Amino acid sequence: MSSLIIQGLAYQYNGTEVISDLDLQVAEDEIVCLLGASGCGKTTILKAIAGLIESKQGRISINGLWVNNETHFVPPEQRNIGMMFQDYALFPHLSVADNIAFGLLNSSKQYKQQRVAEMLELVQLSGCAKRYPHQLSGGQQQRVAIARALAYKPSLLLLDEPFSNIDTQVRFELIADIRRIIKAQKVSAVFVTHSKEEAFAFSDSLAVMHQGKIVQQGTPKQLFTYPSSKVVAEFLGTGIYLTAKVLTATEYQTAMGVVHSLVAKPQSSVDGQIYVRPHHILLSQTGEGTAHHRVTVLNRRFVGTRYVYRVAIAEQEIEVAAEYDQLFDVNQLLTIKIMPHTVNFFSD
Ligand SMILES: Nc1ncnc2c1ncn2[C@@H]1O[C@H](COP(=O)(O)OP(=O)(O)OP(=O)(O)O)[C@@H](O)[C@H]1O
Repeated sequence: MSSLIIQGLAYQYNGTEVISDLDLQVAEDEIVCLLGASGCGKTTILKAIAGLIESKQGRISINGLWVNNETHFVPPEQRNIGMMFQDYALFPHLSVADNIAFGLLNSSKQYKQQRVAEMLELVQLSGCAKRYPHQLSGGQQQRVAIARALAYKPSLLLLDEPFSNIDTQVRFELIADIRRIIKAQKVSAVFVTHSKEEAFAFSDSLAVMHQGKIVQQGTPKQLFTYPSSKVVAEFLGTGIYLTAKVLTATEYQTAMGVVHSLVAKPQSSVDGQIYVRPHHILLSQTGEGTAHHRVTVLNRRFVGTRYVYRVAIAEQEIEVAAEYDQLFDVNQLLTIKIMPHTVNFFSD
């Protein structure tokens, strides 16, 4: 059974549609990430799932029960949903233990104590029960927030950019930790971010949003390797477009010669563009190849582990990264090669 089903959801703010005809499914124990640019409607979807807004179009089911459809609207407090937001949202005047116990209002004192101890152990903060939020680091506060959200065993967890206020140094450690905690509790989750790095690290499945719709859903690797549109290809990583003509199911004619695809894909159209990621492009000074493969270095940038070269080829300027130990000069003539890879072709 799916933990969450959204079918044909639409939502307007003051007559302006921000979500339209949106479908989403989250399987049991699955973490799905809604990924998309600022303003595309991610938080609005979380609000609709939580019941903070009521949609008049479409339906939402949580654990097999319709919570928002043509005839039904279940209020937020009856949806059994845990939430975690970017600004921690802990109660400053309550201790860590009392923050975690907050959602257990109707439980016995003994159960509360037992559950708080379990949660503190799970988030590795057993020694901090009596501290107050201001006595914790940002990462520790987020651990308390997840403990509080999970303490009353929610059917579904909603996370809205929970890592954006965390220092980049410790962010990915915290992401791995919170993922482990959620998986240990076997709870399904919807996670919202505009960072693809966070999405890759945290989720089982990605749903890329654009202009109020989900344009593609799949595992991070599926979406990265087989983006169904330019929007998804660009959102998941940098690259360059090359004008291309389809020759066969595995060969594409470009200004840099024939590019070979490792996966055969018959195309319905002949003219279009291929999207090439930097790690599929090789620069060298071998001087091999025809004119198609010669480029001139326009400038060079050091980016820490690599150099990025801006090169000119066939009236196009592109950026290509090269390993640290390969140093080329401005105006140097180089050979460029696009390595065989799974080619993404988009027709005109
Ligand atoms: N209460 C509101 N009244 C009117 N418009 C709103 C309201 N809340 C959000 N919007 C608009 O709806 C659109 C979607 O907003 P939403 O907050 O869902 O986007 P988001 O993808 O979560 O953005 P971000 O990544 O910046 O948080 C935006 O254009 C926003 O300006």
